[in-house]
Amino acid sequence: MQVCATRFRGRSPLFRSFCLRTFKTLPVIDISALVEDRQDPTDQKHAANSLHAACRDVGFFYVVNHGVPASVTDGVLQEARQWFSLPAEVKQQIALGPKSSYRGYQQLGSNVTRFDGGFQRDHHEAIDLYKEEADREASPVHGMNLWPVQRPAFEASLRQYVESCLGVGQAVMRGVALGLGLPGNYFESAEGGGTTADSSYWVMRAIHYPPLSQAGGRLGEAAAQAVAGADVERHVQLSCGEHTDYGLLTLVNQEPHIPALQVKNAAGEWITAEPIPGSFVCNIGDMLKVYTNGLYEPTPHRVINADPSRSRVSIPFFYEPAFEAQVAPIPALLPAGTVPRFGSVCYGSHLESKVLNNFELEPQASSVGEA
Ligand SMILES: O=C(O)CCC(=O)C(=O)O
Ligand SMILES: [Fe+2]
Repeated sequence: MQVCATRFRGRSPLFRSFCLRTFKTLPVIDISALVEDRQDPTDQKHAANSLHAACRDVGFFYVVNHGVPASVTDGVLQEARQWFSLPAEVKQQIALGPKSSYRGYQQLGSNVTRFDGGFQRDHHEAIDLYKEEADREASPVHGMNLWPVQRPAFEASLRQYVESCLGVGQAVMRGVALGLGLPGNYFESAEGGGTTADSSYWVMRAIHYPPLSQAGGRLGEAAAQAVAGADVERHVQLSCGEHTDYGLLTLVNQEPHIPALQVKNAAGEWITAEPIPGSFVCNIGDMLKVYTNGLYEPTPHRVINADPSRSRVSIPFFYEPAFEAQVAPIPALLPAGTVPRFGSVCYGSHLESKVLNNFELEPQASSVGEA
């Protein structure tokens, strides 16, 4: 601790952030003390301090001892794998589009990653689901989900998974609040945005990543360099292109057999988030950047399934603020006299602007498009 304090004395926050964000591994954090709010405050503070360091210095971390049984996390991945093996015309019965409020199934290549001057189609297929709220004013994303009813067991396991993830999200956010020196229920209070397991406008994606390799099982040259950890041109097709997430907190449940998720450090090196059985890989999104006035930064990440013989399934769950939450820098975190770097953002408007940009749903003419 002393070493760090000396090393950064008199240096700018930017210098500090650069030095610390050259991580080579992702921290693993035991959150058992946060899962039950009645746990020992010393243990809670320990977990909270680890979360604070991870959010500030990495933006990514694993959580373990989160209380969700393996039968739930493994079961939903197995069900997803079964569903994605159904014939295309069956999967299209729940096709996503403007009429379905961007909820439902998107076939391979419909999801895109945009960059200056164009976009690239991501090499995955997915089902997108959101919190369902019947009595809402119109919005492009409000509506009811297209659940994968063709396999009732999948729908049931997804619904159970949502309930479990809402609990984990709430526990982690309790730790994030404590780690910032705020009351544990800060983000649940009206002042902190009112994000509870009931009000969170959660988002969930069940994603199937077929092998990225071309005919003969070989990856393109640039994609192969990316697998080895290189930064590549944005037009190179990946399983999911480089991006950051939009909300508070993402929890990724990934299959154990393929290391595919990569996280970028401040030196431009890509660090693989190796699957750790029994863990969620967590990362922070834009809303925590605003709340902390930039102290926490969402970290860029991407996915590459380089295995020529096997596909990969993951189910990211996004624990988000309430749709109407107005998110702004938290006054108690601003040193006296500091001007906030960000104004107030409506989470729902931010989400809509991102979702409406995520798809190119018409048939594919070529793999690289013009924006
Ligand atoms: O599949 C993964 O491991 C991560 C997916 C992801 O980053 C996302 O959906 O935002
Ligand atoms: Fe992501």
